[in-house]
Amino acid sequence: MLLAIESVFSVEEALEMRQQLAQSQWVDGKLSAGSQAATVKTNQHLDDRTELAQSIGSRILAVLNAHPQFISAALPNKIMPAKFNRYTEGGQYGAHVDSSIMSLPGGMGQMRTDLSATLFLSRADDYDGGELLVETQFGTQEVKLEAGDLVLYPSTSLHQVNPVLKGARICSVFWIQSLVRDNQQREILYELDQSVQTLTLERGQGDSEVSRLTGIYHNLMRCWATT
Ligand SMILES: O=C(O)CCC(=O)C(=O)O
Ligand SMILES: [Fe+2]
Repeated sequence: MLLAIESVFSVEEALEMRQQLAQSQWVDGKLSAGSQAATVKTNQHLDDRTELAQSIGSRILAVLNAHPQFISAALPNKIMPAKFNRYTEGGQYGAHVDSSIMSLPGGMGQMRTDLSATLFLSRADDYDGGELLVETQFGTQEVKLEAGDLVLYPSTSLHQVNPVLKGARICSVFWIQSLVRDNQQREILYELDQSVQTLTLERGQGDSEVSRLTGIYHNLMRCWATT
């Protein structure tokens, strides 16, 4: 499932973060890529250890950890602190699959990447090109979202960022190890949870069918989740 979540931040909030990031020290993106990805990457990234990267990264993760749709879709167990990419004229990221295992900073161990996410921090009409292309079972999906919107897709997907022809594309990227590793099982849980949420609003929490479906959701989670 490729899922766009709109307005995780307002356009104004996203542009404020973009503005702060624009003034920081950007370095060659090849330094953060695995050996295969390094051959296809011509973007820049922000040194994760800077105070600004850490404070904006924490702000993003705090909002996501309290975002019902993100939680429902990703079922996060571990989240890699946000990284920041900048693509200026000619910058691109050729076709690659993200590394399967990543090291968490500060000696916090390793994580498996189940989901990849891009949070757009530039306005869509601030740059030409720069579409994120994700190969899915239904063909290649092209994603170019407004500042503050987020896209979530399986880390198993081959993906690329088209060359930016004009302007600058700044975004935050991060990875999630999900409680439910299997993409199909996670999608079923997401669909069920969305229905339960809608029915709860219509019928109230005390409704017996809502209670039964909520029970089914949790029992499926018990079957499929690993912590
Ligand atoms: O810039 C993006 O939207 C995706 C970047 C990406 O694929 C990566 O950093 O691995
Ligand atoms: Fe990637």
